Amino acid sequence: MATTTGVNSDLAKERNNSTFDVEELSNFIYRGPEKVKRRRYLHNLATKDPFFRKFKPWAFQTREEQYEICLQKHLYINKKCKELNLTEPVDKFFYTEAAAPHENSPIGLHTVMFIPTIEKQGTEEQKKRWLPLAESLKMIGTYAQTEMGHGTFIRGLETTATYDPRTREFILNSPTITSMKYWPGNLGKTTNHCLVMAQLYTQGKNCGIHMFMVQIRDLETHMPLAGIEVGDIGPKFGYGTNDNGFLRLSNVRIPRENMLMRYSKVLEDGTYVKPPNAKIAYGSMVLVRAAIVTDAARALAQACVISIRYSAVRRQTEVSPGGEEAQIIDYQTQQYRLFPLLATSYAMYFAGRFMYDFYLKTTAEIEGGNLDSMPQLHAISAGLKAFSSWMCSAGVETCRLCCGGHGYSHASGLPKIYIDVVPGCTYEGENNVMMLQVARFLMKMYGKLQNGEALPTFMQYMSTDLNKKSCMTEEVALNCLVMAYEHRAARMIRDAAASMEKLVQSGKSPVEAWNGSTVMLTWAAIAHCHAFVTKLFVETVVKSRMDSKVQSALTSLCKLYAVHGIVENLGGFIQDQFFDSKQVKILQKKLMQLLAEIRPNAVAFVDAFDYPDEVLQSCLGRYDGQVYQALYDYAKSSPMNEKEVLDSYYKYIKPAQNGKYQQYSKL
Ligand SMILES: CCCCCCCC/C=C\CCCCCCCCCCCCC/C=C/C(=O)SCCNC(=O)CCNC(=O)[C@H](O)C(C)(C)COP(=O)(O)OP(=O)(O)OC[C@H]1O[C@@H](n2cnc3c(N)ncnc32)[C@H](O)[C@@H]1OP(=O)(O)O
Ligand SMILES: Cc1cc2nc3c(=O)[nH]c(=O)nc-3n(C[C@H](O)[C@H](O)[C@H](O)COP(=O)(O)OP(=O)(O)OC[C@H]3O[C@@H](n4cnc5c(N)ncnc54)[C@H](O)[C@@H]3O)c2cc1C
Repeated sequence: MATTTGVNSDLAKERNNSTFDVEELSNFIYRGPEKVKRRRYLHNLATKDPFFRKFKPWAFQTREEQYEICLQKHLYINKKCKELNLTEPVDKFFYTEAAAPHENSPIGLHTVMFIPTIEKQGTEEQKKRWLPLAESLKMIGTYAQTEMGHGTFIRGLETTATYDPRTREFILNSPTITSMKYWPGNLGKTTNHCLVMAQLYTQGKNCGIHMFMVQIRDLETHMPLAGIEVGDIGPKFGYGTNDNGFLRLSNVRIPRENMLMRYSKVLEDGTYVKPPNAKIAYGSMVLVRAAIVTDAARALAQACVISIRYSAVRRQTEVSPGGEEAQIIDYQTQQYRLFPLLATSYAMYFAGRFMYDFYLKTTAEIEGGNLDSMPQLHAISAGLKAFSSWMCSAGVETCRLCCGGHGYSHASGLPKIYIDVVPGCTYEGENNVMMLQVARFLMKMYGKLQNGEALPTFMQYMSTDLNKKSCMTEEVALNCLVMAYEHRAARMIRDAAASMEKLVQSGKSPVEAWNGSTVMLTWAAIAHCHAFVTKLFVETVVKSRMDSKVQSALTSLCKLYAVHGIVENLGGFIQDQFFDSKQVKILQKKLMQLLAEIRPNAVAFVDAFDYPDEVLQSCLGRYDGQVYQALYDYAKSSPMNEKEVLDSYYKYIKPAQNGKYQQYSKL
């Protein structure tokens, strides 16, 4: 029988049975005890602040309330960050995730893209002019790139910015319905400025897409300015807190100085000066792609906390007649669905950590004038963004399904996490399109390999001998697992290249050959990302210094990640007999062993993520496991239960019971 106070006894037992100290693992995840302390301090500041607790729960809010409440929270967060002098992005991230969990900010684009774009693409003079205004929220901006007709193919954007040398102004226009900006976050009702991506025309020539600062609303009245039509695009799958917007521009004139001119320029007479690399203007997308990796990992980690704690508490079905009902976490099928996701959440955390460091290092080089690593940064950020958002979105949904009926309720907290993470598959570059960008990079690398040129370290696996067979033995060594992933990726890259070559030889143009091979190219890109993430996980557990018990447990989890990925994608690993059937059996057996090995540590693994209940906002994922009382309280708090008898009873049910349907004929 479940108790209704204190920590649920099953959960308490789980915690006693783990083989390692949870605190040690938290220290490892968050890079040391000091950082764990800091994170807790920031979480506490938010969760203990009565301001954030004064609102009704998100799921009970109307769309308009979602927007308004979230806006209040984020403006307050902004104020508090200033008061508390939280300037580091990591500090702001932790404070915010606890203050407004999975509630997408109505000023988020201002922080995540508008300010960074000014910082990275603006001249010193532009930064001096705009950043103080943006910091004080006098200017609230967004990143307006996507149009109704074009999101992916940005060279195809239709918005025009035509330079008029007589007045030294640009004239902005949305010439067609499809050219209307559509989707930018915060655009509909919140922002008074936006960075508009538009086709630049000067001296009668099209110079490609560039960024322009456009004021769209009056700074006092907030009314749209002349030539501006702007509004909210309406309800979406999620993101109700966010006023994604539309924008139509009709002969809007802005001064020449409003084009972001750090790299490209239009001189007073209209002469165009090219940037050192045209893709440097895509830098803000790269920044957010890099951030999405950590964001996706966080979503899956939280979903795992909820579903694994709940699985330890939930009992269902007598295993033997008349016996005690089993904890659902003891069902092998439940373990098979959840533990690989637990492993994936760790893999993605480490990938996010890597991505963040790599982004900072590479952008510092770019800022210093060395653009050599831009293609690598683009390929890695596009690949990890797509791979992580796919894996984590699908994983969150599986976690939800693993919670049975209660997973379908907002009380579980899982739907909110899902609708927050899943647009990551679409925004900042639709995932299939991003994978094709990775494939393009891989094909270039393949060409280099064929020409005997040097490859960057992370691509050197491509030179592996594809006739070699796996070294896998009963021990299932980590290095053999990494080799398997690299072998599969190398073979798929070669196969995709061969497919294109064959099509070209049959008379197709290179473009036709590319289009005829995009499925194989995507397979290759996914296999490459899978290998990259697996290797990173293995290197993290093998090479990092950590407590020995933590290392042993984490090694099992890492092995599970790798073995499960092979078993689930077996075709790609046995296509060229890399594994023989004996080795496949070894892997399948190992997978079951690993599930059993991880079982005693499952709760400890999720506890180590150290998410307070206030952040999880889940009746099922509570630290104390008192899920049933919490569900009951949640149901009772539903606004539907405020009245015992609803007005609709008198208006509709009662008349229907009496055979009266006149109220419908009035419509
Ligand atoms: C362990 C835990 C640690 C915890 C620590 C926590 C710390 C965390 C701290 C901070 C984290 C913060 C987390 C915050 C979370 C925030 C996440 C959520 C934010 C939500 C907000 C999202 C809002 C959404 C906004 C948007 O969607 S904006 C619009 C985005 N649009 C797109 O992405 C469009 C996609 N399309 C394109 O990018 C391009 O059209 C294209 C597909 C790349 C093609 O471009 P095109 O110019 O046509 O290319 P080509 O001419 O064909 O040339 C190809 C050529 O160019 C190269 N290329 C392309 N892009 C780039 C690039 N970006 N950089 C470099 N090079 C590039 C490409 O490689 C080709 O090169 P080659 O010719 O050489 O082959
Ligand atoms: C919640 C949310 C917030 C957003 N915020 C912003 C924002 O702040 N600012 C902004 O500018 N934009 C924003 N966007 C827009 C977003 O960036 C685009 O939706 C995204 O880039 C995808 O473009 P699209 O919608 O045109 O899709 P499409 O390109 O039309 O994609 C539709 C399908 O076509 C396929 N496809 C397209 N091109 C190719 C190709 N070359 N090869 C193979 N397949 C292809 C795709 O894979 C996809 O399956 C947001 C979107 C969402 C959902």
